[in-house]
Formats: sequence, C-alpha cells, structure tokens
Amino acid sequence: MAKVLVLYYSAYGHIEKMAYAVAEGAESAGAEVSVKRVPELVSEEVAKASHYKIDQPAPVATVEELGDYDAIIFGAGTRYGTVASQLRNFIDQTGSLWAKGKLVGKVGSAFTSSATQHGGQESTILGLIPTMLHHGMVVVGLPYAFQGQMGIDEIKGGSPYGASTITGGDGSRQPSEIELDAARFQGAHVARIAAKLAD
Ligand SMILES: Cc1cc2nc3c(=O)[nH]c(=O)nc-3n(C[C@H](O)[C@H](O)[C@H](O)COP(=O)(O)O)c2cc1C
Repeated sequence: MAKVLVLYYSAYGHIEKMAYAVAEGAESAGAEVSVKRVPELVSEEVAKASHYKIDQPAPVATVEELGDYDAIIFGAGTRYGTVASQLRNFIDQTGSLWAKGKLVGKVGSAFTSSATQHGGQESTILGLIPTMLHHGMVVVGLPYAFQGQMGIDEIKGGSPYGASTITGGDGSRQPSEIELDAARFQGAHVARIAAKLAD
C-alpha cells in the first residue's frame, strides 16, 4: 500500500477543498493518505484582516517527514503567476532531504487554483516541476484519460499538468464538481503509480 501525502497551502479554503478531493481519490486507489498543510507565514492579524480561512483541521507537516511517503502531491494557489510563498518557503527548507536523496524515486505531483481562468494555473504547476526533478521525484500530472478536462461547454480548471480550480476575482466561486473529479482522478492516478514504484 502506497503512502501518499497531500501537502497544501490554502489562504481562502479553495485548495483545502481540492486537497481533500485529491486525498479521496488516492484513498479510492488503496493508498494510505495523510492531508497536511504548511505553516502560515503572515501574522494572525494580517490573516484575519485579509479574511483568511483560519480554521483548517489538517495538521502542519514537518520537513523531515516528507521522506516517509511514497508520493507527495503539492497544492497551493497562484500568486502573481507562481506558487504561494508559504509552500515555496516550506520546500526551500528541504535541503537536508535533498542532500540525502530522501525523495529520489518518489512520485511528485501538483494542483493549484487562481482567481482568473488564465491567471497562472499552468505556470504555477510547471514552476514546481523543476523542484520535484531536483529532488529526483517522478513527476505525474493529470492525463487526458481524465476526459473531464476536454470540452468547452463550461468554465473549468484542469490541465495535463494537474487539477486546478478558478475562484473568481472575489473568491466566491467554489471548486466545481468537474474540478473536484479532476482532483480525485489525480489522487488516484498518483496512488496507483506510487504503488507500482514502491513494489
Ligand atoms: C498576493 C496575491 C496574488 C495573487 N496572484 C494571482 C495571479 O497571479 N493570478 C490569479 O489568477 N490569481 C491570483 N491570486 C488569487 C489566488 O490565486 C487565489 O486567491 C487562490 O488561488 C485561492 O486559493 P485558496 O482559497 O486556497 O487560498 C492572487 C492572490 C493573492 C493574495
């Protein structure tokens, strides 16, 4: 049974919702799944003033534990076309794992969200791929086998690089059913590949 970590940062709860859908998918494929988040970097005062979703039950991960999983699925929203600094900051503390090759051969994957449809979803996920490769991870995306990313009948996130959701400029749009399906598919896909690699 593959051990999968869904590691996320979410200021407003969209990525949090997507993270649990990713976890559901991984569990459905037989993985043992943990959902954890990275520490917040802004002060409580700023978080409250910015209406962050402060009540998030997922425990905060430690850098050291990353080596304990067969797969890590990273999730964070777009910030000016790239990944939120809270996740980046956490990843930037993984030097000791890199030095020991602790993540070599493990599966890496990513999902994201942005306010606007073309506001940087692809660039955010693609920006995480070099990091996964530096760690020797086997990068897995969201293949077109997930047919939900085809078609132009509705506005939706999701690309071959990973699942995503569009929040709208004021953050009022929640992940749609098709976006949650994409997240579940990605979780299951990662879990299956991780199980094969862990054999
Ligand atoms: C400082 C900042 C920069 C942002 N930059 C972008 C951006 O470049 N493109 C975009 O579409 N949305 C941008 N957003 C919106 C976030 O991507 C959006 O709030 C986030 O994906 C919501 O996910 P969450 O609810 O999990 O925090 C930005 C938000 C903030 C606070």
